[in-house]
Amino acid sequence: MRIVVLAGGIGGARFLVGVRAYARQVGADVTAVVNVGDDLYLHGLKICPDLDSVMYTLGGGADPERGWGRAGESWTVKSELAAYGAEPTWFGLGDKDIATHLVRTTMVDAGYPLSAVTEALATRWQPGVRLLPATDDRLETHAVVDLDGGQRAIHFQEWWVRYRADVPTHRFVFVGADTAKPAPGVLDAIGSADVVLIAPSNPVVSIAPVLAVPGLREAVVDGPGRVVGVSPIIGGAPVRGMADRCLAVLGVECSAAGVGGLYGGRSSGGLLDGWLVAEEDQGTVVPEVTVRAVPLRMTDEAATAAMVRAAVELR
Ligand SMILES: O=c1nc2n(C[C@H](O)[C@H](O)[C@H](O)CO)c3cc(O)ccc3cc-2c(=O)[nH]1
Repeated sequence: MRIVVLAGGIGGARFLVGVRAYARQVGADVTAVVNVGDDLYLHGLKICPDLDSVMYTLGGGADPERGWGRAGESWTVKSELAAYGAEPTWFGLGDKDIATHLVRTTMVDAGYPLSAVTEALATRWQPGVRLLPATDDRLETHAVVDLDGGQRAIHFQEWWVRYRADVPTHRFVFVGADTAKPAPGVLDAIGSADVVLIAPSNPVVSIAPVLAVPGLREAVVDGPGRVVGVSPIIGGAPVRGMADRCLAVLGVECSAAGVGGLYGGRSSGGLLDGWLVAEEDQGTVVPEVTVRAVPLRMTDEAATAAMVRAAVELR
């Protein structure tokens, strides 16, 4: 069996731990297509938060409390940068994490595409799934906000980390999406998938930028695999993160039904054949989509693998 997972953020990383466990049980092959909209250049370094969250989490090196960055991290470079007054001070890079960004940036500057760099970094972490960026091209999520008396577009990380999504926001723009191409391997993986899982990631700023890569959404919708999404919203609240604030920008209700409706039914121009929701959301209806309610908390690997099994077997 071939499984493709569209993923981003910490929810995506934790879900993939369960996908990998399920895949080992049934002998499946897994490709994760990961959001790059959060990526940024800082202090001359190329930082890929979602690829790194997935890589570190699957590789056993992620900080379990923060969810991002490395376990056992130290912050010497961060405090040295602060001593120079180097901006921005609202985004911190740990010392161990910086080594990843140095290797990545050196390879990108030498001309390697992000997909090849990601594969090289993953040889250290052995994530057990194939990690692909959605695109090798620069695609950045920006938020159009009211700031300092005017309307401005700011990078997603500034919106998320600096302003904690608490600034009047009009819309999100995926800069570069028009001309981005799916990374090598992405369309082939989707085109031969038995099932495409949409991780319980933020639908607005993790999954939407993946689907914004021209040809990617079409490959999923027209592909051979069943498309099953897992709700990131339980009982009307995000499991973690700020999906509620992101959904509000789009005017979408923060509920399992709201997000299911945002993705839409595949037979009516949307994405989904199936939608897995939490037991708390039993009774959720998404037109023309098969909805099932199961325990949906990713408390440990076994619980997450059971969710994945339910998603794969959803008919
Ligand atoms: O809240 C924060 N999140 C930080 N994050 C997490 C990141 O902003 C978001 O959680 C993701 O982009 C959303 O998926 C980092 C992730 C990295 O890979 C590298 C550095 C950071 C730094 C911060 C930070 O200073 N504050």
